[in-house]
Order: sequence, then structure tokens, then C-alpha cells
Amino acid sequence: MAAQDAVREALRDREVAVEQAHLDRVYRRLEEKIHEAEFLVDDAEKRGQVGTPGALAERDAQVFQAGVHLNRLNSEFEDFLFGRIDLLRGKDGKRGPDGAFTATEVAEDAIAPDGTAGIAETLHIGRLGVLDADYAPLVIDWRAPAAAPFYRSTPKDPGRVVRRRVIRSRGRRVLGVEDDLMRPEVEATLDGEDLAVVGDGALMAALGRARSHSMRDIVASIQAEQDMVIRAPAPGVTEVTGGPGTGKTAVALHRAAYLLYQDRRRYSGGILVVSPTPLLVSYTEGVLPSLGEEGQVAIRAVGSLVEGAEATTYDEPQVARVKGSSRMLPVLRRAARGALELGERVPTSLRVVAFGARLELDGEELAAIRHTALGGTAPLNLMRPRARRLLLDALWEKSGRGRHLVDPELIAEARAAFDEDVSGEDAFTGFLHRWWPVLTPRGVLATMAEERRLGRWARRVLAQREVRQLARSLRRLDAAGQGPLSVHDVALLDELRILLGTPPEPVRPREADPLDELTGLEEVTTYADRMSAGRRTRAERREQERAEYAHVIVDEAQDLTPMQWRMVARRGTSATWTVVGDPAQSSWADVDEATRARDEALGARVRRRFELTVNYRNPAEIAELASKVLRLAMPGTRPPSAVRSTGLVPRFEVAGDDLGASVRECAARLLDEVEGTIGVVVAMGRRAQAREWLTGLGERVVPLGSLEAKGLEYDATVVVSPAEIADESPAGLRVLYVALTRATQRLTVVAGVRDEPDGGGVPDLLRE
Ligand SMILES: Nc1ncnc2c1ncn2[C@@H]1O[C@H](COP(=O)(O)OP(=O)(O)OP(=O)(O)O)[C@@H](O)[C@H]1O
Repeated sequence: MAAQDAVREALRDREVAVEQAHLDRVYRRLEEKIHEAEFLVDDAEKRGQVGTPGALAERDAQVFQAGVHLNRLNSEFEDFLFGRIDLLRGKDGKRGPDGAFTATEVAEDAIAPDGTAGIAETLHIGRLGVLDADYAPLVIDWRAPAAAPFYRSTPKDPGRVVRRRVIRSRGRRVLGVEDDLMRPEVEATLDGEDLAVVGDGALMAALGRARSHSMRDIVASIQAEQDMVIRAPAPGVTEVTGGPGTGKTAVALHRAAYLLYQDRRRYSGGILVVSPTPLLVSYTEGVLPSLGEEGQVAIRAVGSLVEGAEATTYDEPQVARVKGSSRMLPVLRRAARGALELGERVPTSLRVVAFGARLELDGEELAAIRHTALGGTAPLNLMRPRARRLLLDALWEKSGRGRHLVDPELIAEARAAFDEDVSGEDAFTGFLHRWWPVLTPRGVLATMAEERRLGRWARRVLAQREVRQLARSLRRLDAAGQGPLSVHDVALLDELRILLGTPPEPVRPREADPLDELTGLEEVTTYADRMSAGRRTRAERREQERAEYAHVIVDEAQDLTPMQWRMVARRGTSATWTVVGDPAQSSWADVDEATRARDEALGARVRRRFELTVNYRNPAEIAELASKVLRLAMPGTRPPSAVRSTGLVPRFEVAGDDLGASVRECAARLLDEVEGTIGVVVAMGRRAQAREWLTGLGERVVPLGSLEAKGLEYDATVVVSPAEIADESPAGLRVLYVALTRATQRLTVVAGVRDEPDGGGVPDLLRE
């Protein structure tokens, strides 16, 4: 046995040395490229901005490329090079732009009748493509077509791949290699030697690692079914479903990086990733920079999609259900119009002096004018000029000045002078300001906090009880609508923004940029801009100003309410879409209503559907427990199959009189049992309490409300009182399913009184 181990170790060391030699070559080449880039940047600085615009633009484009390269190369990638495939000879001898052979099928005579074959091509896969001085590929970018077999090849359908190798490195040092043999039946040789096979597969090694507070990229171990989604063609809608832990979020983010690689020009229009919570945003934010992509992808929580509105609170389930429903549409429409007539300061008559004569419009006349002005579909703030015009018409009529004139030119002149005279008067402008005020979304939302008024606006749409709850929830806001917003308020604000319209702002002149014409890339400005520290803030500002994106990715799409679908749809009216989700994890009660809203948002775009079927997060023991809840929550739904098992069955604890103490004890114990993070999931109503229970346990322990746990994962989780979580909302069982599927290693369930635990502490809901 020992001798066998020694042989294996020697083989491993030899193969690590082989990869180290390659990595050294890659770094030597990168250094050369860095020197070239530095030289270009230096040279450009010395020469300053002299030359014709055309020459400047050309030089700028070169320096830009060099600068981008430099930045990316200098940012230390932990595993710049992570993969390798050894391939049989293909059907034809054609090479693609990355220098690799393009054939996917094996040449008929590549394998000799006795089963032996020579490796015809070896490709190394990494985060960026690198060519050697003779344009031969040293590293293939993971997104390039030539890299696809690294992800797609399986023993069942190997293509040209004989051996797939994952290379683990840190900085410039290769630490290890893990091989998968795709064609075990072929006796392959490389440079006359047998092809070595090392380790027991890279995926398991990746899955077993401890979790931190941020997600890692999966670029070295993307699986074939995931790769199909990542590289799916862009047009229309790519819809992905899959159970917990199947990699939907990971795949969505890698797809963003792939789309940028594949068509940077198009997607420089921006990619928006909509995420359910700020926690999930910060958990996933690091993935794209680790793939060398940032700046063009905005990851936003659904409660932060409207500029200047950052949701900090959650509504109670029954209020959330009202606010998210499309029944809010007529209510908001009426509220927007109704808000025009609110307040003690709305004048009931208009008195002005025109050319020395006193003119007056009384309440009735004003009401009629308002009625006419409102007879259109334009946003309210944009109807203001029309209302002003109608007021002037009425005053002109009253003044009688046009009556004894016949010549149309004279009438027009007199009218223009009249309008100028009246509208210059403080009495008129002051009146207009109060009678047709510029409304803000927040201001209108705040007016809905008054129950009687809201009741009027919501007549025949909302029940009295719903009106009461909705009005009460909006009392967090002051009269101007300032105050803490809930996640669901934000979609209402966005709807009001459209109903009210933004009064036109003066147009800001845009900076002249010769490169815009040359490359069509908006982010490329002048050399000085690009290399200056101000570049990032400019990019950020531009991104904030962006109202529309070229591609929209919706994560946890099952949770979007109808009102949220409308809000997201506005940001991608001409975008292509990727929508990922799992109906079984939906925390939204009215599934049919949400489906209709989603169909409306996605419109007639072509849809491409994919399903992910393997759970990479939960060990089989945890997945099995969770599937009991799945059966209750969504009978008939097949859970994804867990890819590994740890032998650690979930633990059940019955809380004593002091629930907090029991939970704290469980969390403390887990601190010794796992290396990484511990999530403690409680019902939303217990969030504040949970924070107190866990104070002092350190950063590795995170208290979470059940809705906040969406999309996240921890080495270990404590799920506190399943019954409380399930009873908290109409979608409670699905929310519980989410809570039970967050752990990568260990799960402890703490049962409270409501859980009716059996002798083994197993809550009623989790028994067969
Ligand atoms: N091919 C892979 N190689 C290594 N790890 C993977 C792979 N696919 C997924 N994972 C890991 O599995 C975990 C779950 O992935 P992810 O969060 O993307 O799943 P999800 O489908 O979005 O889950 P949920 O629906 O529960 O939010 C993550 O830790 C991810 O890194």
C-alpha cells in the first residue's frame, strides 16, 4: 500500500512540475506583455495630446487596450490558469482565431485499431487568453469556443477530449492537479509517454471547501449542463429552473461574463443582475471581478433599483401581498391624480390683473379646466404645461379682448401679449404652483397613508382590511415621503415615477470623444481620462444614470411580485434576458398572478428553457430532509439529486424554556465543528431577537430572517422553529424549504413549542 502511495505521489509531483513549467512560461509571456503595455502608456504620456484627431484616436485605442490588459494582469488572480485538456486529432486541420483546432469530432484514424492514440493537441484554459510570440495559444480564455470541451466533455460524450485536468494554483505556484479521464478505453500517449491520471476529480475537492461570506467563481469546475446555459445564445429569453444549490446564481453570473466576452460591444450597454436581497448582492459581488469583469455589470437588489430609494425594511406578509399585487395599479393611478387636489393650500379661485383689468376664475370653472386637462394619458407632471395653457385660454376668454378683433394676425399678437402679461404675474405663477404642483413619487406614496383617502382611491379594488394595513404601513414616511422604505414600496415608487413623469431637465452637453465614432464603445474616452483616477467614478456615475440595460439577468425570479416584474421590465425594454429561479422556493403567494406579470414583462421574445438537476450545495442527508418539506410545499416536484454525501445526518434539538439560549448553544457548538460560516435562520418576526441571542459569537455566525436567507449558503445552519417559519406567510412552507437548503455541511433544527416535536426532537413538519 505504502509503495503504491509513493508511486502515486511521485506521479503527482511529476505532473505538478509539468504544469509549473507551463505556468512559468505563461508568466514570462505576461511579463513581456506588461512591459509592452507599460512602454505604450509611458510613451503616450510623454507625447501628450499632439497629432491629428485620427492619429490621436488610434493611439488612444492602442493604449486603452494595453491599459486594460495591464490592469487585469496586475490584479492577482489566485488561479489564473486552472484547466487543461488533452485532445485527439480532429476531423479537419482548421484553426480558430485563438490558435486552437476547431474540429469537435474525432478523425476516423485518430485511434488505432489496437486502441492506442497519440494526443494531438493540448490546451490550457485560464481566465484570459494568452498567445506566445508566435501566436500559438499558451492559455485559452475560458469563454472561448475552444474551451467549451473542457466543460462539456463527459465520459458518455467525450468529443475529442481524452483527459481533463483541473490545475490548482496560488499566485505563481501550482499546488496540485486533479484529472478526469473521458476516454478510459483509449491508451493515449503524449510525446511517447503514457498519459498520467492524478487525483479523484476536481468537483468534489471544490465542493468540500469551507464557505466564506462571499461566493467563489466556479470557473474551474463548471459542469456540462451548466455550461449549456452559460453559453446559450443571447437573443430572447434564457429561462433556467433548478432546485436549491444547482448553481443557478453561479451560472447566471458566469453567463454575464460570457456575454461580455462574446459580444463586448453590444453588452457595453450594460448588464443588470437583479438579486432578491442586499445580502445576496454582497455575497455574489466578488464573482465577476474574479472573472476579470466589472464595471459593465450592475448587481442590484430588487429594493435598490430606483435611484435614491434604498429599501431597508420588510413589510408584514399580508401587506407585502397587497403592495406586490397588480391590483395596486388602479389604486396608484387614482392616488396620483388625487394627490393633485390635496392639501389646504390648493387655491379655490384664481385672480389676476391683465392689462389693468381684474380677471377671476371661480372654483367651478377651475374644476372644469382641471377635468379637461386630465383628459389624456400623459404623465401628470407633463400635463402641467397643458393645464397652464387651458388657464390662459379661460382668462383670455374672460377678458373679452379677442372679441372685437377680426384679423387673425392681430388676434394672435394680442393673445401673445396677454399671455406674457399674465404669466409674468406672481399671482398666476404662485397659483399654478399650488393648483398643479409638481408631484414626486415619494410625496404621492405618503398621501396614501391616510386611511379614509386611501379607501376612496382603493374603492372596489382592495378590501377594507387591506386598506387599513396598507395605510398603516405607509405611516413610516413623513409628508414628503421621506423615511424608511420597504422592499415592496420601491416598485410602487417606480410605478408612480412613470405615472407622474419627470419634468424635463435642461439637456447637458456631452463631452466630445473622437473614439466613440471609431469604436462605438462608450466607455472609451480620452487617454488622460482613462488612466486617471477619476475613471471609476465616471463609470459609476454613468451606470447610475443608466435606465436601460442591454441584458437583464433576474436571479430568484420566482420571488418577483407583479409590481416588481413591471419595474424590472422597464429596465430592459429592448434587452435580451436570462431568468433563473425555482418555483418551489417562491415566497410569493399568488403564483398565477406573478406568472402573468412575468409573461407580460418578457413579451413575445423567444424563450429557451433549461433545467439544472444536480444539487452541489447540500449533502444528500440534508437534501433528503428538505425534500420532505418540498413534498408538502409543492407536491409532485422532483428535488435535484445531491452530488455528495457526508454521513452527517441533520441534528434535532428541542428548545427548553429559553429558546434563545438553546439556539445560542447550537451555534456555539457548530463553531467548533465547521471551519467557515454558520447561518441561523429564524422567522422574520424574530430577527431582532436572534441578533441579541447571538451577540458575541463573532463574525462567523450570522442571524437571518427566513426571507433574507434567499440564495445564501453556510457551512452549517441552525433552522429555528420550522413551524414558525411555515406559519408566517401563505408561502411559508416554500420559505421553510429555502431555509432547510442553505447548509453545505451540517444542519441543526431547533424545535420550539409550536413544532410539536416527537421523542427524537423531530418537528411535526419534518416527519414522514
Ligand atoms: N460546477 C460547480 N462547481 C463547483 N461548485 C459549484 C458548481 N455549481 C455550483 N456550485 C456551488 O454550489 C453552490 C450553490 O450554487 P448557487 O448558489 O449558484 O445555487 P442556486 O441554484 O442559485 O441555489 P438556490 O436556488 O438555493 O439559491 C455554490 O456554493 C456554488 O459555488
